[in-house]
Amino acid sequence: MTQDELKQKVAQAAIEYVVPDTIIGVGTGSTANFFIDELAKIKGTIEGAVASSEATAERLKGHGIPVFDLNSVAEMSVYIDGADEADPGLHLVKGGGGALTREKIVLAVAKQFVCIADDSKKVDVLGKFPLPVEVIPMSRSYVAREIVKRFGGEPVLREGFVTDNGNLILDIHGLEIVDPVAMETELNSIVGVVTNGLFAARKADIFLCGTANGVETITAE
Ligand SMILES: O=C[C@H](O)[C@H](O)[C@H](O)COP(=O)(O)O
Repeated sequence: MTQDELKQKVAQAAIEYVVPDTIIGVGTGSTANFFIDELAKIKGTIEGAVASSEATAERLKGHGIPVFDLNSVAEMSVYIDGADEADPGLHLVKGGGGALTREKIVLAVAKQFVCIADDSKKVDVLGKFPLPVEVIPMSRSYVAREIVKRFGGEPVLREGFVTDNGNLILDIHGLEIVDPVAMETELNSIVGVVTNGLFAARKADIFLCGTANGVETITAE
């Protein structure tokens, strides 16, 4: 099976977690796009969705799915999104597409987090995928120096990329993230950091992992 076929399988499996008559949170990226296309088939059963990026909002609207402003939504039943890496505790690295901050905000309002990804995203220890950090533009050099001082690794500016919030991304290469919760907290304490791509303090509740043998439903170890 191709990677896209695996993504489609997990997107289909995620439909089971969509709670009828509620508003749901929708992530960003190629796997989330497959999910949006599946969601379109049952759009009449939900009230609507909150999008974690402009791209996702456009795709949802393109399918005629009502998109709500998060400020008018107090509660979401579920947040469904992909990931760049998932460890056995279901801590994630996200933000390969640069949507990490809005993803984290939308997730914060949702009751349950269902992560969907193909099995190439499963790792024992996070950090092989460069960890994205969204920074206020004027702080980028300072934040990069602080990262090297505190954690090592090599922060690299994502060239030519601006987030939906008008900020920049530093991708930290060469980290071995043994304590994801501690690193998430400490990175966020650096002045100028908006947020980082570790979803550890709030992690996935369920990981629907696409494998050649079917969709595996994983809960945290
Ligand atoms: O900013 C992007 C998101 O965090 C995505 O969920 C993540 O990069 C995974 O994307 P994909 O499903 O395209 O591999």
